Amino acid sequence: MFNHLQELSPSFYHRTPVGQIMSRSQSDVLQLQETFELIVQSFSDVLSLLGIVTMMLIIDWQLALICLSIVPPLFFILGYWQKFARHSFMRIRRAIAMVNGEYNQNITGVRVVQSLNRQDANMAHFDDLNSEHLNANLEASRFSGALQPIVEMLIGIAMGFGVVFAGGMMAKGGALEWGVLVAFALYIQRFFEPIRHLTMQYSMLQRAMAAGVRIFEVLDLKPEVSDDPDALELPEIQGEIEFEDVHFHYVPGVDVLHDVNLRIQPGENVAIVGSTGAGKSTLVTLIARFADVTQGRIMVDGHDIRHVTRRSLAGQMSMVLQEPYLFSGTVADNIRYNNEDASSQEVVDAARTVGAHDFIINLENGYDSILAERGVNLSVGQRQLLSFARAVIGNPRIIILDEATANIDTQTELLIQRALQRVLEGRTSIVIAHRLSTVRNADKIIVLSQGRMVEMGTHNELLSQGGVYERLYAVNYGLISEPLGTIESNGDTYAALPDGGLAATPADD
Ligand SMILES: Nc1ncnc2c1ncn2[C@@H]1O[C@H](COP(=O)(O)OP(=O)(O)OP(=O)(O)O)[C@@H](O)[C@H]1O
Repeated sequence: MFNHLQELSPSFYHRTPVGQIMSRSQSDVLQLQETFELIVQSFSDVLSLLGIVTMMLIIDWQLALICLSIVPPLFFILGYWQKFARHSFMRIRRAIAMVNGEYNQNITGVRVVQSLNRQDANMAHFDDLNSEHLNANLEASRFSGALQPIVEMLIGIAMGFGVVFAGGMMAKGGALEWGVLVAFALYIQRFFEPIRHLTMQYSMLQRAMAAGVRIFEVLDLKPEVSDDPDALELPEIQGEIEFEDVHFHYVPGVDVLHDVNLRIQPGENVAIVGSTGAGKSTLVTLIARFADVTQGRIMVDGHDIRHVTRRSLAGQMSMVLQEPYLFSGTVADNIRYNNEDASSQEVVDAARTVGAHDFIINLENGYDSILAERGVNLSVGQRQLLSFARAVIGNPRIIILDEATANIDTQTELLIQRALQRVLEGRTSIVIAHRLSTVRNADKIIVLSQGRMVEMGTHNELLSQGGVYERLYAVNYGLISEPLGTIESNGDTYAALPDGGLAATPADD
């Protein structure tokens, strides 16, 4: 399950809350585990049942058949019961997943919960989910509870009608010895013991099956991006990236990227700018093949990235996300995350390269300091420096970076700027740029607006064009307060939006 979850595409995680995934991985797996215990227990019950039936048939087959005539109705009732009970057991699994999902969400976001004073509202919602869980359990208990009396009733009929009445009549008529009848009564009591057990286990098995169904629902999911059967290993690359007529959508019919054509030379530093929702993150995640283009192709050093293995592609690029995720463990472990074989010296070198060494040695235990989950015991800037070190230790040819927009102090900003220059040096880099200096220093700036590349050039070229970039630049860096009217770009006129973006299509008038 863990292995499979690690392979699934980001889109699965976009639509499935973490708590619900955890619920399937833990609570459902635990429930399924009972199946295996049940199988072992059932084995001895089935064996004794077979032994007893054989003995009964040997002693008196006619009386044995009369007593066993309750078995077909028992199966019929179990089949009928199972239809309803299963629905009820599934309801429990879904309800507990909702409870776990809500629980996880509120604990992870506890700071926001407290700052927005949502505790009471959240508790009320959590109560509702718990009530649903309780009701689902009550319903399932009623089903399980109903089964036992039904079985007991059938046993009573077999004892009363089979042994006492039919057996008594046979003994009275001399067709059966009284001693055999007594032996039969004892066997039949032992015969029903495993039947009782098996029906109870059947009920538990049904619960476990409901959990099993949910586990296989996940295991059966195919990663949206998987290696082509003939995929090649990507040889060592120079770092050239080419987008050819690339279109992409998350939801069919709603293109997020339209007709992107772009060539990035090895070693080139490219900045992507554009208003929020323009498609910047989408564009860069396509290079790392988190999803496949819906039209066109992306080439790295002339290889269509769909025809090479994901591991060989990912092994030659690093991605630094806007909110770097650090893992619990030591500082060194986190830097080594991209290259577990890296020596201590290489870890220090990587940290020096990005300018993280100084703050690390000032931590209580230097490189052996333990980080909390997500690195929350470090400042945002420090976390980012560590994520840079983690990226460069693998010595990737391509580096993709989503610059943090978080408010960091000028000192840290300077530190990060310097680190950034060293990180990008000599590699092909694509930076979703928010900082002035990154944009200015880039070899090429790409302006995205509503999924279209509307401009491309250096800072000075784009400024002198007086188009979208100039406007965006002025708005983003406070040179003007509000864009107005329309903007000319590549011969088209676009309506300028209040957030600094542009309308998707050229304005008619
Ligand atoms: N998983 C998703 N499912 C559906 N639509 C998505 C998904 N992720 C992004 N989008 C949509 O795709 C468009 C582009 O999003 P993207 O994150 O690439 O923008 P962006 O330019 O990086 O924005 P920002 O600067 O705010 O991070 C947006 O309209 C967004 O709503």
